[in-house]
Amino acid sequence: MEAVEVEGLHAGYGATPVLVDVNLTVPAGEGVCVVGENGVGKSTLLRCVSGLQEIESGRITVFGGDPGATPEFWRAVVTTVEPPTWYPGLTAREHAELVCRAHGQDPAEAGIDEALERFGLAKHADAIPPSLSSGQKQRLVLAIALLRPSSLLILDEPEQRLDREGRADVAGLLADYMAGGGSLLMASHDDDFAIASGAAITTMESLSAVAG
Ligand SMILES: Nc1ncnc2c1ncn2[C@@H]1O[C@H](COP(=O)(O)OP(=O)(O)OP(=O)(O)O)[C@@H](O)[C@H]1O
Repeated sequence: MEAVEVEGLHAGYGATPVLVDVNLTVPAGEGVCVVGENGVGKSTLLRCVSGLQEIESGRITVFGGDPGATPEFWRAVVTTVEPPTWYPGLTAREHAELVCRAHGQDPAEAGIDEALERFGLAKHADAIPPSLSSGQKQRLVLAIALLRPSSLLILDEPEQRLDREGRADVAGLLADYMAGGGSLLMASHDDDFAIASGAAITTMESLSAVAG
């Protein structure tokens, strides 16, 4: 079964079409990185595949089912398309614990401290996320995304705000995720990052009969 199949997708905002006859396949256990200039519709496509935006016509399936509407979907899929929401007064570690608990993991055994260490956040584990820098917040989002069990990551510009070392680390972790059977759909402006992750690069234009 494919992780993601998009056929003849049309979507936009009001009367403005953004996605026009878009077709895309992400095979299970593989990664696709969509590239293209600002405003070409990458985030819109990721929002549609995440079930966060209504489509006008066409068909999207994620592991054979409709995106977004079921607990099964949200158990299988992690998406960072929406900006993160932080719970007031909960520390970085407590956010990780909360996500682990929600997904049936014992926080004591989920490797939270190792994950925070891997993302350079060990010293910030007891800070509340709003007090972190923008790059540290992005590291926390990705650390938590990779900590909980999932089958598909939908990541919008995961390299954003990361320093060079952080980009290399995250690309390596995404490669590991796919080596372990996970699937990846992401948008990026960094071809080197995408190549390092092992995702296949495709332009937005190539997915569509008419883009923009
Ligand atoms: N909430 C919205 N309401 C109206 N128009 C929107 C909305 N979000 C995006 N758009 C428009 O849809 C088009 C595609 O935007 P989208 O964010 O999908 O592009 P993108 O390829 O992800 O861009 P970037 O590389 O800048 O992240 C743009 O022209 C944008 O102005």
